[in-house]
Amino acid sequence: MSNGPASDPRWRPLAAARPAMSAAWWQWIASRDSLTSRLASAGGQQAFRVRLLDQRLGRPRRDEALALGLPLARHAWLREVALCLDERPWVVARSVVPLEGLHGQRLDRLGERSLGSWLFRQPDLERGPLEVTADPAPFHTASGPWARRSLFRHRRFAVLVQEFFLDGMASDLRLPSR
Ligand SMILES: C=C(O[C@@H]1C=C(C(=O)O)C=C[C@H]1O)C(=O)O
Repeated sequence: MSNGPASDPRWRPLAAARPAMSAAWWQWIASRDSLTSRLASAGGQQAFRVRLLDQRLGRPRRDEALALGLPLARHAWLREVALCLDERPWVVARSVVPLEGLHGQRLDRLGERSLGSWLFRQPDLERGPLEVTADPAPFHTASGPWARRSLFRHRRFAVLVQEFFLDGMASDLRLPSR
């Protein structure tokens, strides 16, 4: 028998995590602009790439459904990517989109283009508060110090974006362990 699904991360408001967070990590975790462009510039000469890990319709985890106000069995559009610098994963991200707001948006065609670069082009984009966890990504084996999530809205379109920052990024950028 397998171990079953990994347990849901325990999310806390950003401010609650601040005392345990170094100033260097705070710069990354508390930023509200596009992570895609921050990573690309932090990587300098290294090539930034979105590696598509999985994209499908499926059931969100319980913590995701609660954050989106979705009934627990309701399917949503799920997308998992690794944000890589020179093929090294720095962040793994999972996005959950309720189907109600999806029509008209051809997100299945995004492929390895960043969801963030599309999102941040929307003039009426709203971003909810950031929440943070030190728990591991339930959908990936790589470990890291921190993860965050927030809800983006653009008209009827909503997406819960969860970003798990990995140890590889910490060592490449010589960031503190937490
Ligand atoms: C929300 C952003 O988009 C990033 C790109 C993603 C993707 O392509 O699936 C997913 C999450 C984010 O890390 C961002 O750049 O800030």
